[in-house]
Amino acid sequence: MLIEQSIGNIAEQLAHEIEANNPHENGVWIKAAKELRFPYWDWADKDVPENGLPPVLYKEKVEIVAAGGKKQIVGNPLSFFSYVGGVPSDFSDEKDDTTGQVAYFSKWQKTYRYAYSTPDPEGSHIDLLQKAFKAGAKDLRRRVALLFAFNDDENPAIAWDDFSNHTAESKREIDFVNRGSLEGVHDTVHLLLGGNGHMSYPDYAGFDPIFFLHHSNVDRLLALWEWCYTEYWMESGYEHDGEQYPWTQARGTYAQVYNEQLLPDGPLQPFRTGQGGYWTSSQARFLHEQSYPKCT
Ligand SMILES: N[C@@H](CC1=CC(=O)C(=O)C=C1)C(=O)O
Repeated sequence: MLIEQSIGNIAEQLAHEIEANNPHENGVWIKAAKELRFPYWDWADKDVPENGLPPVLYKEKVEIVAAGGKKQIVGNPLSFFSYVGGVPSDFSDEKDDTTGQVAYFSKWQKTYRYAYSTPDPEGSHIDLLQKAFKAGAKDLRRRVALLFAFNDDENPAIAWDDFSNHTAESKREIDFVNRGSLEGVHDTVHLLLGGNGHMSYPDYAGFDPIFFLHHSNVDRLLALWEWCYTEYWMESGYEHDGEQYPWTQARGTYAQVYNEQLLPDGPLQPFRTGQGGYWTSSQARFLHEQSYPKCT
C-alpha cells in the first residue's frame, strides 16, 4: 500500500471516531477525510526569497481546530519525525566530503535539518536553513520558469529527456548534469532543506515529513508540464542521426539489471497498484481523459 493510501485510511478511521463522539458534527469529518490529499509546498512561489519556509513546516507546536471548534496546541507533525521503537539497525552515518560534516543517522533518534555534526545535536538550525533557502529561492524560481519555456516543435522524446532527468540519457556530444531539469531542481530543494540532515541523503530523506510536501510539489509541476506539452513523452526510445535507440537503466536498480531497457509500460517496482501489479510510467501520467482541466 502506498503511504498516501495508508494516511487516507487512518484519517477516515479517526474521522469515524470523532463523528461517533461528536454527533452534532456528523457529516463534517468523514467528508473532510475523504477529500484529504497530500499538501504541497510551492518552494518556487514569489514570496519564498523573502519569507523562506513557512512556520507551519518547522515550528515545534501548532494550533489546530479540534472537534467542537475547540482550539488546541499540539506537537507539529510536519516539523520532524521520531523513530518509533528506536533507530532501525541498518542505518549508517554519512559524511559530506566537501564540508566534513557527519550526519549521524545511526544515532539520531529523530529527523534533523541543518544539525551540528554531532551524534547528539540539540536540534535543527532553522535559522541556517532559512538563510540558505532564501538565498537560493530566486534561482529556483528562475529554473522552474525555464522548465516551461520549451519550444513547440522539439523532438518529443528528447524534450522529455531534457525536462525530466538530471543525467540526460539520450546520446549527446558530451555528458553533463542537467541542473535545469525537474529532477535537478528537485535535488537543489533536497539539499537546501536538509543541510546536514535527512533531506540531503536519498536513503533517509523520506523520514523527514517535509519530504512529502516537497514531492507533492514536484508531482504538481510535472502535472502542469504534461498539460502544457501533451506530445512530449519518453515513448519507446529516441531517434538520433536517423537511428532509433532504447532508453536504458544504465546502472540498474534493485530490481533491474545494468542497461535494462525502459519502456512506458514497464514495471515501476516497488510501487504496486490496487490490483497487485506494478505501476507503469504510462499509468503514472497525469494527463488523461478524466484529468482537470479537460484536454479535448
Ligand atoms: N543527491 C542529490 C540530492 C538529493 C536527492 C534526493 O532524491 C534525495 O532524496 C536526497 C538528496 C544531489 O546531490 O543533488
